[in-house]
Amino acid sequence: MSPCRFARSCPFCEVRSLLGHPSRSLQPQLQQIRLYTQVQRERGERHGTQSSRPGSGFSRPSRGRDNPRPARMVLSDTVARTPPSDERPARKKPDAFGHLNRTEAPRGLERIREQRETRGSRPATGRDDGKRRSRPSDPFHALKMQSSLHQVPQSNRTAIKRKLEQYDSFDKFPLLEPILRAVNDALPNLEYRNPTPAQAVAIPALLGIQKTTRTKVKSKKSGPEAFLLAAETGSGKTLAYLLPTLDAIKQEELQEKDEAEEQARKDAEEAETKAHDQRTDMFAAEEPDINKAVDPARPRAIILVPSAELVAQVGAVAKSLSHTIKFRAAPISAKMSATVIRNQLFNVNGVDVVISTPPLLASIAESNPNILARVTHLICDEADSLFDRSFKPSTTEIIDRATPSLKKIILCSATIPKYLDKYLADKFPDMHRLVTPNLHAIPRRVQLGVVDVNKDPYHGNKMLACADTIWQIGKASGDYDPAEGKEAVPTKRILVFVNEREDTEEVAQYLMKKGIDALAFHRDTDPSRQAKTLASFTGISDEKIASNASDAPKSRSSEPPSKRTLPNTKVIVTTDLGSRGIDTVSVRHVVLYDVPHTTIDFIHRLGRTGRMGRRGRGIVLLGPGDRADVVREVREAMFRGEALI
Ligand SMILES: Nc1ncnc2c1ncn2[C@@H]1O[C@H](COP(=O)(O)OP(=O)(O)OP(=O)(O)O)[C@@H](O)[C@H]1O
Repeated sequence: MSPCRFARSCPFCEVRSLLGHPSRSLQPQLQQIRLYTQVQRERGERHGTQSSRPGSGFSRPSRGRDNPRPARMVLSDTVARTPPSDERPARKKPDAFGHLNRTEAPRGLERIREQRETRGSRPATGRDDGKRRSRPSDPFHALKMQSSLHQVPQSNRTAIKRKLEQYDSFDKFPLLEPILRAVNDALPNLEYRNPTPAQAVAIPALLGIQKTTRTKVKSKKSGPEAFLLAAETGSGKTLAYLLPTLDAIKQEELQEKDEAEEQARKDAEEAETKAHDQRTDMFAAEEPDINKAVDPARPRAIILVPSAELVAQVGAVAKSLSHTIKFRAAPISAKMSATVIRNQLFNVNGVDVVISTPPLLASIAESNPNILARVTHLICDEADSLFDRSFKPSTTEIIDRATPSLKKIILCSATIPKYLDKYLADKFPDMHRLVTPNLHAIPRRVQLGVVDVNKDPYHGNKMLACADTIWQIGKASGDYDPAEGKEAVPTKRILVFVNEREDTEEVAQYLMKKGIDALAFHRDTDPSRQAKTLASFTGISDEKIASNASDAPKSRSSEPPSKRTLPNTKVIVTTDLGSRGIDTVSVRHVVLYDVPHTTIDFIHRLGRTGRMGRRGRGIVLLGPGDRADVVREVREAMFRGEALI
């Protein structure tokens, strides 16, 4: 027998040793143990409670009346059985000092914290160090500080989505036949020509064939019917307001023609009955021949836009439609000479649609009030800009002057700031609101990357980070674009946005030093150079692009040309001026040199890429002092396809 490790203290060894070496003095005790074991066995047999472990030598005592005395030591027969999972371990008694020196939070505490946060109470500490991640139910923590956009309820967006499904082709709109034909002229080289959500929402409402969401307050004011078209960037708003407006102009013309014919027939009948009266005939001969359709400087529609570049862009769309629809469009801007403006407005053949910036048209209307006397449709494109501090006086002046003849006023914008919403609710309480389901959301096909300028190799040098980012884009091979069914254009066009106008020149000069073909685009840029560069960003005409290609950076910079130049890449460094409305279809990359001040700027700047189903990429340069939390929230919202606030 091997010696037990408990040696003398082990009770079994003690018993064995007693049995092995019986001594006289221990005989009575041994006899007692033997007797006790025997009695227990007999009792067990009598009550049918055999030991659970046969041969173990130990029996379970019965708890019956015959044996009220419990056994002193009983082994468990369930030691090997694992407890079922739902069996809870016994609770430890709370200890007065039990909460001290813990390294993990108790399970219950986590649950309580979650419940408190859902109820909206402050966190336990009452502090927020800026690193706390926001909860999924409240994704905009940093953006809440500068929340500037009007919120559209999700239920409204879902309801609109359902309505849009019925307009899957332009033929479904009750537009005049020449207008339907002209759509093809306005959208050349495009296989996909179905109405966009903005067009499906706006065209039926502007034609008066579909009910719209009106502001709840019903005013007693009489005046023009007001519409607000709010749709995301690059969603075809220009055609959405132009097609119904031109349709109304043509309908009016047809009506006037019918009325004129009717009048002429009546006059002829009258003249016949009074043929004997020589004097009547004489007066008739003296009456001047008035053609109402030809009315110089008295347009039927006015389109207001915030910049000369947009005047040219919208003017080009209107001209492309005019060949088939037969109407006269006059785009005028301060960049044109006085003679050109006069020729456009006072054309002997008349004018139907004038496209202008508000300050220019307001100044013309001051000296020629009649110019607004016949206007039935007034459109304010980029309405949030036209009602901001700089344009508001001239915009409202034009609206006031045109109101007597106005039938419809249409305001368009990709962003509805809170101040505009409030102003419109006061000024046009009965306004129809035409909103697309994805308003204020940056499409998922636009990705947003972040370059941390504080890290290696830039060490806080934003200009270097910008140049390096552009070089990387320029050198990368073209991506496959599913919208075009081919590789993206080999010449890459990149827009760089800065917050301050002064920075445009500085950044452009630096990029040129680094061998990048860059141009600063602001109000004072040389117009001819500006127009050429912009044409290559907006137009798709190969000739235009080729002519721009010959515009080497050598002609743009006074700096000595860099030995190392980046081929096939063009860059425009601009401010908000370049972010409003300009249809930069061929732009795949937008660099946000500065973090935009508001979500409105984020939407417009990133809206220059990924237009009309194309893919795009935005890159934010995050420098010292920039709001990383704001960028993170915008990025997360873009990933989820959610509207910004
Ligand atoms: N139904 C359509 N199908 C295909 N392309 C279209 C359609 N309608 C418009 N487009 C094209 O989409 C591009 C963007 O149009 P537009 O400039 O009107 O957008 P927008 O909504 O005014 O943008 P922003 O808000 O940036 O001013 C244009 O190049 C236009 O030719």
